[in-house]
Amino acid sequence: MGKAQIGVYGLGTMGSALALNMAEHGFDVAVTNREADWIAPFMTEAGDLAACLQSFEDLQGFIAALATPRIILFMIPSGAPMDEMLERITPLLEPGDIVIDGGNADFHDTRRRVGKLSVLRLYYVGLGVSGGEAGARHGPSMMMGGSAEAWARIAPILTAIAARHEGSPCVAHLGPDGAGHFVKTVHNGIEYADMQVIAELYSLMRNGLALPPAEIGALFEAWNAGPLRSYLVEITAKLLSYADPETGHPMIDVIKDAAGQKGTGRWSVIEAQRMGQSASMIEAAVGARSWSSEKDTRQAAEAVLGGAVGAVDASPEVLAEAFLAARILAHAQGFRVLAAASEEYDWSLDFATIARVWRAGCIIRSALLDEIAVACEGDLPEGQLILDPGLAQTLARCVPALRQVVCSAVHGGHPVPALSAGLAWYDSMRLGHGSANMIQAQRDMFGHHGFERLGQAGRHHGPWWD
Ligand SMILES: NC(=O)C1=CN([C@@H]2O[C@H](COP(=O)(O)OP(=O)(O)OC[C@H]3O[C@@H](n4cnc5c(N)ncnc54)[C@H](OP(=O)(O)O)[C@@H]3O)[C@@H](O)[C@H]2O)C=CC1
Ligand SMILES: O=C(CO)[C@H](O)[C@H](O)COP(=O)(O)O
Repeated sequence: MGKAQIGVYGLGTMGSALALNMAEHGFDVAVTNREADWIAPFMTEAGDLAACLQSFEDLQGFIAALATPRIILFMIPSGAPMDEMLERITPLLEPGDIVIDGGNADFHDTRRRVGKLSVLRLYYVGLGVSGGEAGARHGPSMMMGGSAEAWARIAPILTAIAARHEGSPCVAHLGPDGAGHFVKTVHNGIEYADMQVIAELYSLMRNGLALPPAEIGALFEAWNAGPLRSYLVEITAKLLSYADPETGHPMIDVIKDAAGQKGTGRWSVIEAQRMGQSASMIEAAVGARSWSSEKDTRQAAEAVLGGAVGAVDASPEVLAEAFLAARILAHAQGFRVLAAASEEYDWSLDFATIARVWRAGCIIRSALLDEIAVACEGDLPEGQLILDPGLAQTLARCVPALRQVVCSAVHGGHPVPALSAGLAWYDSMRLGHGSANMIQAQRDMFGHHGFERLGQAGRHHGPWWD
């Protein structure tokens, strides 16, 4: 075998699946891993594809096996491990080589690393990869941030291995430096919000309508055949059909109600706030995961405060409409954050391209993204999806259901942080005149901060200062 066209460093869940995907598409791939023990089992698992794979236990051998200028994809944790690997690998590289970070990286790190490597005339690419193990193996959605030169060189490989939506590859060059990792971060933020909405609807059906898991699963399955079609709805329907092999109980009932989180949801919220935005549904989802992890406190509080919940007055049809409204609002908040970042970092993000890249391969793929891709082709002031006539019409139809579900849930004592945050945002945004005049009056009265007057230029103070 000659020199490899690409090297993959990191043979964990994602790296091994991507390496096999590349080999399956006929690329010669060199692979290596920090712990050498993983390499032989990986080569065995590769079967016939091993013919396209060269494995190395040492970094020097791995680098020497690559055709120059080199392309190296890292699939490892993106914080300190990535910085450590860059320290080790850059002395072995030559100008023109490309280092791709395919992990879930903080885009600030990506921007810093692009600058650092450019001094050495190396290209650094921040590549958002979504789709989990199955996506990586058979077609992920990929969001590339970096230079046009680097994109031109890696595009043939990424395009070949990407998921396809009606024939179109779900990969694109979205902008310079951290743009790809930022878009992936917001993707995950929307993922958090959609998952939280699903969890809230599940809980309302379970505890407010007294439906058993299998029936709820059947409803999700039916929803997956209509406008709510999505990967997350599909897997929710599936997982609800499983029983625990140990106890025979529904599998969902033996899983501890304490959610993990690795950071991308939190980063979405932090970045939104830094830019003066509030993606309140993502915030609600991140917060709900944090509250969920306080299981001991919740159990103690239930004994003190009482944990009874009432019946919910909402049919499955109403819940489905509420879900669609909430899903649109979560995406609208995510796209607004993307628009703010595009402006802040001068990325010129193309929202239609982003929506198209998310239509297949990634965790948030859904029927709604088809509609959003079309909406983004039109005129969307500040990336506000709620101003798209088609989506606004769907919201007008479905928000009454969301209102009914939130009211009934609140009345019955059911926590619905994401659904209620979405509704509050919708209600705030549809009012041309809100309540912030009161905030401004208070700020001026206690701190002489001044305010703008309706219809008059300049800064004003209230008569309380006369
Ligand atoms: N799992 C998923 O669904 C997705 C994950 N990602 C991202 O992809 C990246 C990899 O994730 P995933 O494959 O799931 O993780 P795994 O835990 O399965 O694999 C981690 C890999 O990183 C290597 N690694 C860990 N620490 C270091 C280090 N300090 N130096 C060098 N190598 C190291 C591991 O090597 P060793 O075997 O020696 O421990 C292993 O190869 C992460 O950034 C993750 O956020 C992105 C999209 C989806
Ligand atoms: O990037 C992903 C999917 O798009 C990963 O699955 C990610 O790890 C999920 O985030 P978390 O572990 O915080 O729930």
